[in-house]
Amino acid sequence: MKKQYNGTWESLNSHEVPAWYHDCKFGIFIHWGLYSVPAYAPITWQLGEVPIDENWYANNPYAEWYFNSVNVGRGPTYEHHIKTYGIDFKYEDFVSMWKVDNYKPDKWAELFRKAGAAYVVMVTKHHDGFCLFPSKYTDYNAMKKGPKRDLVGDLTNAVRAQGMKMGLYYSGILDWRFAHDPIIEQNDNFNKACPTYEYADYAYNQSCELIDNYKPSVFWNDIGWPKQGEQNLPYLLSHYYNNVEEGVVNDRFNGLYHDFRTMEYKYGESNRMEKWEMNRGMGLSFGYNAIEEDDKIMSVEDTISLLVSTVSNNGNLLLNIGPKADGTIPKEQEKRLLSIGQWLAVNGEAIYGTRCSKRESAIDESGVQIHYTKKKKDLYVMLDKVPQGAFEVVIPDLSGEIRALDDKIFYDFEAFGTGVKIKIHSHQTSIGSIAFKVPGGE
Ligand SMILES: C[C@@H]1N[C@H](CN)[C@@H](O)[C@H](O)[C@@H]1O
Repeated sequence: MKKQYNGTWESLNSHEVPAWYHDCKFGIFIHWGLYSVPAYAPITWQLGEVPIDENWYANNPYAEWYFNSVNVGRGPTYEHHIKTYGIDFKYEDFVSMWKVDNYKPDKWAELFRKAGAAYVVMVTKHHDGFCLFPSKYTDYNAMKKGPKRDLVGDLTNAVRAQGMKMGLYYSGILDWRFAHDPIIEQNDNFNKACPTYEYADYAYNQSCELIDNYKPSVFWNDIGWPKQGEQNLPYLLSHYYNNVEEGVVNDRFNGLYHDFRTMEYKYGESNRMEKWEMNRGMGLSFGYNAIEEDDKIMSVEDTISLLVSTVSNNGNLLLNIGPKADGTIPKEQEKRLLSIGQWLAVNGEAIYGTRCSKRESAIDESGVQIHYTKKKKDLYVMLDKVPQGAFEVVIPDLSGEIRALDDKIFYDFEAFGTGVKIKIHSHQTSIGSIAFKVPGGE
């Protein structure tokens, strides 16, 4: 009998994270919207590297923050806007410029599957308030204006046709169509955010539209929920779980409730005792930034390292892509996704469907990082940040056979004290972390 949730926190607190969210490990985040038209931000810092203060907001590396970066009235994006579009050009003027002639949702979904992703989370309404789905509550949407398509519905169908889970992102507390003051410090996201009951109802109603029309496997709310709507949250989340049986939500509802915690770049905390998700762009931005070229975004090796370290500590990696305004996925992003998929095709057994091992990640005296996962009684050992050429590493407190998942790794192993010494003779032709299986080793 399907469990029913009754609009109370008590009922919600009995919700358990479904197995699919523990098993899937790797997802694709998609930030695509009006901000993809100007596609500009300065290349500055990762979130969490510097204080989130006026300097951050005047030099915001998030291209999807274009409206606010201009609205603050100073800084590189403001100057870029004046120079490129002129002082009288309004953000809404990008609507008529947003043509999605190269939007091929089936091709997107095929690429995400080839990348080894098991779920996708698409931005439906970012802070700028423009909706990528038809909404009864505003005409400021992609069905009525600009693209004249249900961009969310088209991708949802394509992703599910490829056998992946489809999640939706909604900017709950921020909507710059309702609150026009520039955000110049972190508390403004809560204090200057949409302070009306009208907006709280709007966010509630649009969230119900997304739940009812698309049944997203992940309801990914961002930053927070309108204060004036907090008392409605138990109803909204109960409505979500009652209509999306294996649905999950993140931890951005004013700290009131979550299925999983989130980290973003260097901001936030995670602990391996609780399910969490790392989300970040390949570069410093989520929205496409035309000046963030190949040499400015993460290498494939670093992305695989992030995946391995995240998964071995009970997390999922939600890696963002920022399509160009016309729907083209930038070549440098596509190349990385395909390489990650090649690594997962060979080493995915150590990732998908695993759980945290009791063994914690460690760094060998030679600097090699050792990460572990387990699957029933089998242990997986993943060596990362390994040197070029031959090297040796000792895995402590281990015995028995150890088998590389990639047959292009040439190695030997031997008992060494209470552990096993692995001697890697050659690994040049493989990319990223080196994964081993230790049958019965957990
Ligand atoms: C996933 C990211 N979340 C932040 C808020 N922490 C947003 O401000 C950012 O634009 C992006 O959507």
